[in-house]
Amino acid sequence: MSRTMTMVSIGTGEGGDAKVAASDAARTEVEHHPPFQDPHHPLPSTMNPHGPSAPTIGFVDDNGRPHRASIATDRASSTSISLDNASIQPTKSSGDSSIPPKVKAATHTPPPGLTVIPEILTVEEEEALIREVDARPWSGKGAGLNPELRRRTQQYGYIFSYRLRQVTEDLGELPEIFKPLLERVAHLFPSDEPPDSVIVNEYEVGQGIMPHVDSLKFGPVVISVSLLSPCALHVCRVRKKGEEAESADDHTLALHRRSAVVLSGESRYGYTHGISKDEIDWVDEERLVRSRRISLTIRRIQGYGWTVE
Ligand SMILES: O=C(O)CCC(=O)C(=O)O
Ligand SMILES: [Fe+2]
Repeated sequence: MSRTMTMVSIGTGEGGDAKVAASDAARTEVEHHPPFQDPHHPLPSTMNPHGPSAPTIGFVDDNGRPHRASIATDRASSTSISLDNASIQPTKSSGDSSIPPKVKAATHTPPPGLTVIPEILTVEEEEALIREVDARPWSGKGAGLNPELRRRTQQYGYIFSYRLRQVTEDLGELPEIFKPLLERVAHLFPSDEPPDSVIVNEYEVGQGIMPHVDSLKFGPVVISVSLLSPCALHVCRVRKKGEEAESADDHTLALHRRSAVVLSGESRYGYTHGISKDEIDWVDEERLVRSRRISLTIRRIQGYGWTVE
């Protein structure tokens, strides 16, 4: 089997742009942050760098191919990743995009703690949000904050630096435009920890986000709202090194425009989530054709990695 060059994103990957080039022959050093241990939401041992054995993660490479990476957490300051390409299976078997590709078995039921809420926004609300965000300045692609990002983003509530992998600025109250949506999802957060951060991500056709677990600097609930385009979300259980893959570990879920995906509990901490760069996704027999997609990532920062004095 030929050895592919692969981009890996891990750990804080809320951007998925903090990539590390790796070949499967190499062990690659990536930045590691000690996890915040929330007593109410303890990390599973597979995510705990102090735990007994190393986890593996599943991720999709630039060609949309699924891979496994095993993570050795044998140093305090960094996490080593070695790629195990033995389990590579192409997601596409033919050039005809109207025919579902042969894919590695993935279930289409959500993992524990993950909920998809359809139509969380009306068509008019979606339109208004797009108009509003498009009238505001974008960062990324060489501009603004986080210029290193390949996709464009906007940040509200707090600035999270993808390079430093930490919150660098408190921007104050969230803009009015998000308020109706935030009120609608507030009950999904702990009552004393309402969401205080929104990141707007723009994906052009051909862009995705590497499989990652959101930074532990965010709280126990992560919500992503899809605007304009559907896509498939790949959710993979983080496995201990050597642990056998089980068919129930990999989940591929359809995210339709105006829907929200809620990651909490196990799916928040014990699973990676990512979006391939494919232009067409298949979820079961459903064909999802991508166009420009905007997502709103809604989270809580205060009290986790960042406390306002
Ligand atoms: O675009 C999405 O739905 C996912 C975004 C995401 O995973 C993140 O911002 O951490
Ligand atoms: Fe994420």
